Amino acid sequence: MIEIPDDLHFDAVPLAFLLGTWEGAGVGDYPTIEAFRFGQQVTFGYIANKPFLTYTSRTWLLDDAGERVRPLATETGFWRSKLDGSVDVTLAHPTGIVEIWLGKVEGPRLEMRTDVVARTEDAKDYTAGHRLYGLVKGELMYAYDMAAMGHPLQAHVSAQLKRVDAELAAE
Ligand code: HEM
Repeated sequence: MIEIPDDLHFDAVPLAFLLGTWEGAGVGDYPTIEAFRFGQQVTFGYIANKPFLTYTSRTWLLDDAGERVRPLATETGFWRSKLDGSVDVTLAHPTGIVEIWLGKVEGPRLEMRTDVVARTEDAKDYTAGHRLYGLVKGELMYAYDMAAMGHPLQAHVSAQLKRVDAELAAE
């Protein structure tokens, strides 16, 4: 486990297990597309004494050798918690989608669902999401289910990430 930084706002403490930069790989699928493998880099940061974490994720399509072929999805936003474990997250996607997520963090496990999804005129037909994050033996695992393209909530991507930085300092 990481040490909780002294200048991390107390409201953000339940999310502290996410802090840092993580890298790894995952798999993706959906009824309307071909299955794929991707690489991912995720960074959770914080600003001294502010009650939220900053968040950015970048992904790349991987070939069979595990080499990056081209960028895939990226997303960015803010993660907020309260000491009772309630969580809300705002996320923006370059595909014309913004979301508000509501959930609960219990120890190193976080489950959340979309409360609100808004889309631009040309965004894909995406209506809801569910995400589960968990720290298992020091690795960050997550699974993301989505309802999209007329299909009910089901698996889209999941990944397993290792922490790659040692230093945790306010941005
Ligand atoms: C690790 C994160 C993600 C990766 C690597 C990923 C990758 C992909 C890939 C490769 C496709 C198929 C080809 C394409 O349209 O580019 C796809 C389709 C799609 N993804 Fe994702 N995605 C991710 C996260 C998301 C998120 C967060 C959303 C919603 C906010 C989303 C919504 C969709 C939709 C709606 C489709 C379209 C399916 C279709 O056109 O039939 N994806 N994704």
